[in-house]
Amino acid sequence: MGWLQLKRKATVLPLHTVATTEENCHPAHIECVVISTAQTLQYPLLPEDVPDTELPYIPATTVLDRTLRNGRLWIVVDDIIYDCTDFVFEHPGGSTVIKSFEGKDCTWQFWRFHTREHMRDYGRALRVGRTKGVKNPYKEPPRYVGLRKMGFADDDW
Ligand code: HEM
Repeated sequence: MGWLQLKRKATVLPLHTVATTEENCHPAHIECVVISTAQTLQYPLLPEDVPDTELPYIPATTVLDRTLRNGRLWIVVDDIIYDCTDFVFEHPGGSTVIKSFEGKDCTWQFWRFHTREHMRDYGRALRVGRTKGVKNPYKEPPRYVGLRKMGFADDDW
């Protein structure tokens, strides 16, 4: 699993404030959120009862661009953007793995290590928006195929 050995040094700024301006908003996306200058972020970032489908749409170009997202550490799972800027320091799986997916999709990797309950209890409060077209840098390896099904396990072990 090449992505687990990733040694790329992430340049994550430990920003606790954001300075988003109207210019950062893509005019094609009317739902684009504007956060007022130097606002301290509080978790949950958006009310947890807002369904994923009603989260503000943030274009992939914003997710990919570090400046447009104000240096925030965003990752994408199932087309939902999670702000891990602060959470990364508390992540039980360590900070390196999250930093290595900054501005990227990591859906299949995420679901290899977490359950829906993990997402509900820890991830939901980190949601900042929904997006489309953010790429996962690694192709998902084929999943385990039962040996029995393939006819390689004739004996009864
Ligand atoms: C929304 C972002 C994330 C949240 C809320 C989150 C949450 C968690 C939680 C709650 C645990 C502890 C699980 C347990 O106690 O059983 C955990 C462990 C872990 N996470 Fe994450 N995680 C996030 C992102 C990621 C990403 C992007 C990766 C890698 C692709 C990752 C890899 C891991 C690993 C390797 C562990 C340790 C698993 C183990 O010890 O068995 N996490 N995470």
